[in-house]
Amino acid sequence: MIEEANWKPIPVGNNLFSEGLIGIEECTDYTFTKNGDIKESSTPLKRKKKTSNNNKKKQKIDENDFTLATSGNTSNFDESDSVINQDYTLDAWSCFGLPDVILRAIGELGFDDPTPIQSMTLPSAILGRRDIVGAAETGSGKTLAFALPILTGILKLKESAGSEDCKPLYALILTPTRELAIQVKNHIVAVAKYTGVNVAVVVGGMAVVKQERILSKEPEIVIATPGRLWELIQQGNSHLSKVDKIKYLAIDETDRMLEKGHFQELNDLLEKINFDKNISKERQNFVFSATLTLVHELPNYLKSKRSKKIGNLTPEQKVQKIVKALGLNNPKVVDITEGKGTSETLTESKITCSIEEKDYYLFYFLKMHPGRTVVFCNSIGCVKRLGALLTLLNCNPLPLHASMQQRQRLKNIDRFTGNENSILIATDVAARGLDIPRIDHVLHYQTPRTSENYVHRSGRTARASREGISVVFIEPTEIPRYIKLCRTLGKADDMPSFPVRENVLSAMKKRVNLARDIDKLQLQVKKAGLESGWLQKTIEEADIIADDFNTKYDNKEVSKNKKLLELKKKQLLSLLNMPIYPEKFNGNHPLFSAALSSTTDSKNDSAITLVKDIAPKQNGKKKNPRLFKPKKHTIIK
Ligand SMILES: Nc1ncnc2c1ncn2[C@@H]1O[C@H](COP(=O)(O)OP(=O)(O)OP(=O)(O)O)[C@@H](O)[C@H]1O
Repeated sequence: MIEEANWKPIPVGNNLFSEGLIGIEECTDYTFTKNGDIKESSTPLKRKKKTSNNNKKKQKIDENDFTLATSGNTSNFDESDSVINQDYTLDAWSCFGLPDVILRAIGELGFDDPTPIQSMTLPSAILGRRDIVGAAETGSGKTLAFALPILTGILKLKESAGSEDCKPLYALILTPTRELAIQVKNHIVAVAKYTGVNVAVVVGGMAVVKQERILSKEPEIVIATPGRLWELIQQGNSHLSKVDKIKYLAIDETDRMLEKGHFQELNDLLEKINFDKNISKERQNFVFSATLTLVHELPNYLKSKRSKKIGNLTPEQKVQKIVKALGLNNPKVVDITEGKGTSETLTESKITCSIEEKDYYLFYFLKMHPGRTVVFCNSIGCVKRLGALLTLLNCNPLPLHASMQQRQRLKNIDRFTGNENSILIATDVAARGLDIPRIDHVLHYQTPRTSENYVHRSGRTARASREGISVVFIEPTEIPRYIKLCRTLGKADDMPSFPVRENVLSAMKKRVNLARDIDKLQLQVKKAGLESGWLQKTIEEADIIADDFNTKYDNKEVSKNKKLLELKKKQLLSLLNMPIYPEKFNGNHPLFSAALSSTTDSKNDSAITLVKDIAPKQNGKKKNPRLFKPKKHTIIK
């Protein structure tokens, strides 16, 4: 809620004054009550309407997610349904100039107050019509910070345009991943419910014909990934050919999109939409990310050269580079990340171990701390290996990576969202923007390659003021990367070590080792089967007699492996069916009696509180990450 504001007049053409306009002022500076607290009101507050069914409705993720979403029609909007009559307390939103049809949807979503990034950008964006560069922590509501001004602007434009035969493409929203594009669409559709504005998604992995059909309905807002969008533009899609006349452009996760060599199509696209300077000057632009202003320290060897040309890029310089690259016009820059980008409600921790031990610690964490968990890996190969291992260990992991079919990717996200004890094993394709409610844990099975990835991965939990925990697994070769990320994020102290019970861990080891053996044997048997099948086929096709075929491929070795495989599978199954009691367990320890039973009601109470309990003790012997020389992982005896 804005407490004080400075207003500056904006020059407008004389012809507007003749139409009765007194003047327009831009809100240039303002203070707001922290966390958007509402000030005492003289009128009693109305009962707050709880989150609507709409919000609770299970999101259907299938082909329909790609289809054109037509929100309700404004003309059907009955004034008797107005915001006031709906009993919502939306006082905190009232100063932004949002139309009633949008306020009504915000009320139904249960968003009583704007988030800080929304409070700080909406006045300049809606009332001042300024370009916005916004950096705020993960899960802080950046999507609505650009979606609301875009929707408000489109409603005004539609009002003045009247009915035209050919509907304009008003806004383009670009995201780095398909899942994020679909999610942004769902988010916008929810707030555009009563506006009559049409929203469509254009992403790879979907039939081009189908996308052309959607675009033939001329949606006012298109949300897209750059690759597929550019492909359709080049094919001459008539609705997308209007892209150089859009009135609004939002680039979500901008720092990622502008990374060198990441999206060549984005450069081509920007060239096209900035081609006519007069038109592009009229466009309002939105640039958002949690890591927009995150800068990296130079390595020591470069610093020591004392070259004037080489210096640390400041956050301001980084923003300037983005502003220049995108051709923004005197943007309002709002950065509330304090140089880190992670949420205040995030608890951070680490596990240091050898590379071989990572699987033990991972299985330990998943078993001891049930909850909705994302395990991030640095490669598709790692996701596949962990997927196979955890499947053998009955953890039912759901993989997510770029070489999966789009339909399967969405299905796995849907399953993950629908089960509060599910495990998603993902590459960084899931790191940015995904807003899955109530993710309890983020595990970095491999230390992320960049600090940005750490921030975004960790940001899948602890969203919208909820608590969450992120644990980085570090093996010796990953230590330099860990130190760099601590430095970049300005961490004065080393992260606390995640507390682990050694006797439980050794019980886990047996199961993991057995599962690893089975995985290896399965691969051998499968490989032998494939080779034998291939040879058999070749022999048959060539119509030749191969005497030693059977001796080579159906030999004792293969059948021995098959028998061993069956035996080990049985062993593992019986081990997994047994409760994991620590060695010398007397059954009295409260943690074990709760966490080791097959029920999951001790959920999450442990992971966050365990670290919070132990962090002050570890901080007593503060270790600066720069000097950090981790030994074996800290173990609780
Ligand atoms: N004013 C609000 N009040 C309550 N919840 C909100 C509000 N605005 C947005 N949200 C919810 O907060 C969650 C996070 O929002 P959003 O996905 O926009 O975050 P973000 O800042 O873009 O995160 P990221 O950087 O990870 O992409 C969403 O579930 C959204 O519905």
